[in-house]
Amino acid sequence: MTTLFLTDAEATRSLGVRLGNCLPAGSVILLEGDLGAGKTTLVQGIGEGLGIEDAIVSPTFTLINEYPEGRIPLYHLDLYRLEPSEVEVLNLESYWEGAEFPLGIVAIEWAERLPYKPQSYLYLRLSYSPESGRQAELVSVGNFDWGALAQDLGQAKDLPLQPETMRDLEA
Ligand SMILES: Nc1ncnc2c1ncn2[C@@H]1O[C@H](COP(=O)(O)OP(=O)(O)OP(=O)(O)O)[C@@H](O)[C@H]1O
Ligand SMILES: [Mg+2]
Repeated sequence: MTTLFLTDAEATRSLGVRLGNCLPAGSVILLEGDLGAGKTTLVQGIGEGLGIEDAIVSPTFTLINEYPEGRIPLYHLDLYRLEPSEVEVLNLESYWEGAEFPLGIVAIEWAERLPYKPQSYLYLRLSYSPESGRQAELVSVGNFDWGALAQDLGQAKDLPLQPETMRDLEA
């Protein structure tokens, strides 16, 4: 697990930019974190990293926003208003299987509402505590391909990384 300290909204966005720059097509990012934790801010950064110029707005009512015009497509989902049984019938796997839609980055807010998960994904939890402030925890599950991301995060100067985080990334 990798923990990053996100001192302000710009740090959250900047982490997203790095994900958008580095991740290969077929990446799924499952985002968890309380209301207002910064999930949409992070996805806005992903859009910027992919070179998407359209404004990335929260798909709370539309469920899925598709942005095809960047380096690879971005599929942004928000499951906040749904029960797992409602999510089940949406066939979300069509976004990461690559048959119906071209593979890109799938970013899912409120991913804890998913009744099923892809085989490989990046689990990214945003949290806040009064002692340590805002944090991002990143965990790769299955054969998640970090691409150039681990190295890139290790070199990030504008993210306030703790030494133990650097070691995690190099390991
Ligand atoms: N690291 C941070 N430090 C301080 N403020 C932040 C940070 N990251 C994001 N914010 C701010 O927190 C607010 C909520 O962010 P955002 O809408 O991205 O959260 P969210 O997790 O998507 O919320 P929701 O659960 O409602 O979808 C925004 O004003 C954003 O600028
Ligand atoms: Mg949001």
